[in-house]
Amino acid sequence: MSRLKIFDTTLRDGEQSPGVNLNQLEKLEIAKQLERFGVDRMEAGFPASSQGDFNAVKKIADTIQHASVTGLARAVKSDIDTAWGALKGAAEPRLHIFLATSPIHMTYKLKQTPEQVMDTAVSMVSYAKEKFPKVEWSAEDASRSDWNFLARIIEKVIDAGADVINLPDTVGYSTPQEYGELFKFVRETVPNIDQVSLSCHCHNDLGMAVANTIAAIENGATQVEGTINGIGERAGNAALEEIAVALKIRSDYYDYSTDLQLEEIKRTSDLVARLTGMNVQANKAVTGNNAFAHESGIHQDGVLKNASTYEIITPEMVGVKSNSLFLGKHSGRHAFVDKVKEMGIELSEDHIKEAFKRFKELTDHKKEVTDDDVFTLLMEVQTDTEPFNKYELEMFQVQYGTANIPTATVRLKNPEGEAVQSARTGQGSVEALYETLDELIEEDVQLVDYQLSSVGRGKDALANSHVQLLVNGEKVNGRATKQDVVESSANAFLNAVNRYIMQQVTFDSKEVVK
Ligand SMILES: CC(=O)SCCNC(=O)CCNC(=O)[C@H](O)C(C)(C)COP(=O)(O)OP(=O)(O)OC[C@H]1O[C@@H](n2cnc3c(N)ncnc32)[C@H](O)[C@@H]1OP(=O)(O)O
Ligand SMILES: CC(C)C(=O)C(=O)O
Ligand SMILES: [Mn+2]
Repeated sequence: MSRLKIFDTTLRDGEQSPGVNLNQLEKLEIAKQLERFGVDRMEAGFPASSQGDFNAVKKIADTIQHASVTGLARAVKSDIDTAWGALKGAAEPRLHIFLATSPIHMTYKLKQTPEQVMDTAVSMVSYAKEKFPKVEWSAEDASRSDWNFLARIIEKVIDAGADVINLPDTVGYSTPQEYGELFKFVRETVPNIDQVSLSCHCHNDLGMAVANTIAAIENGATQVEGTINGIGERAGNAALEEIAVALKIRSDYYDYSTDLQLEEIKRTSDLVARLTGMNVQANKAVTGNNAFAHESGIHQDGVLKNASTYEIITPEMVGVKSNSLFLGKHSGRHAFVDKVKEMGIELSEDHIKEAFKRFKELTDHKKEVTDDDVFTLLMEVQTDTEPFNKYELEMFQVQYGTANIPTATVRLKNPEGEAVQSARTGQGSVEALYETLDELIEEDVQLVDYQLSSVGRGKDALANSHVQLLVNGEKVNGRATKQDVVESSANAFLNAVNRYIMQQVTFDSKEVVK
């Protein structure tokens, strides 16, 4: 049985999903869960793209011990130097350099001849190898490249020191047979190909990312790239959990193994969905809510007689708990801690203590506490209990109705410990409140996104607010759950600003992106 290496790029290509922006804390939470999931390599970001990404990659590189942490770089020296600054502390630092090889990309985007591209690829890989023990080189848009040119450039890049060659189907254009043939061709044509790992990286524009990945594996790929829940640029990347389960369930047909812990799938998928805000569609394979639900009578009859009639994957295999504990007024600390673990979140003893206290307060208002409630509560606790100087809401009042202009009055304690107060108007209650908060907060704040949802039903329902802000040019998310819509909105806004301040205090690296 051949062992495949798993390269997760949720934190880089996954984060390129439109609308997704993870801050440093969120990236670190996901990285720790990816380590538990058992990925061999994780791409933590693109260090040269922003100071925030540099800091996040550095923190992940310094923390993760059981996976090789990598970062992306263009084939330019400054990107490589910056990536080294972020990655040099990793247990096994790795660099991922890409350069496009297709006629379309070389002509219109890079404006370079194939020979120039070849020279750049070779010189940048050998430059990277002066610092990094492991270097992966990607022929961006490989699937639309000339195969003979690909074979020539790959041979030279291997001679320059590359350890992994990746052949991405960058725009999701390939079909399984064609992509498989490309791998077969490269294996048979490039004389030194056996010196390196051969990697596949598929996008889902035509819905074939997982099928293409399997075709590559069958034709000589030894490393598989993908993301959790298949998130990523445009229609996304190949979903790693789908590939892993397909290889396992069809082990009668495929002879490949991975080190992935399949029972961590559900937890990893939920964490990524919650932190990115990209919900998993109900009918998605492996991780969708309906993946194990049987609706029609004939199917239910079959499953009752013998589950294997209609069930090829058991929920337990991917970590879906059939006996998840109901959390409510009468739940104790053990059940609560079990839920926190189930969510893949690591909290200190002090955080757990505070979270449990808040959970109990919540049960006074709400009969059933959902996973989303617990998640929001944990995120709030993480920020509120950290010992850094933050903004605290001391009092607010909003007056609005059909006959007057909505006006908010807010008093905050600022990070210097002073009470500051102001009043502003707006088109609606939340706008008036946010205008006032903006006035009181010293940082430069812009609202990017605001979402309000109700959690629970009827009188019991709580207001769950999720805001995305640009604080001093960096995107941060904030969440809050309160019974009142306006109070919840105010708290989510402050939660985002405080998360920004917290990451400046706890994460900021002295080294900067050049
Ligand atoms: C297929 C993929 O997923 S590739 C990864 C894509 N991810 C991202 O782009 C996210 C992060 N990107 C960023 O933050 C920015 O694009 C940056 C910081 C990297 C660069 O920003 P800018 O300097 O403003 O350049 P911009 O993005 O507008 O243009 C890209 C430039 O890089 C060049 N370039 C593109 N790919 C490469 C490469 N692999 N190697 C070298 N240069 C490249 C382009 O030709 C263009 O150069 P030009 O300015 O001489 O025309
Ligand atoms: C950076 C490269 C590997 C990429 O994401 C792609 O080509 O899709
Ligand atoms: Mn990609």
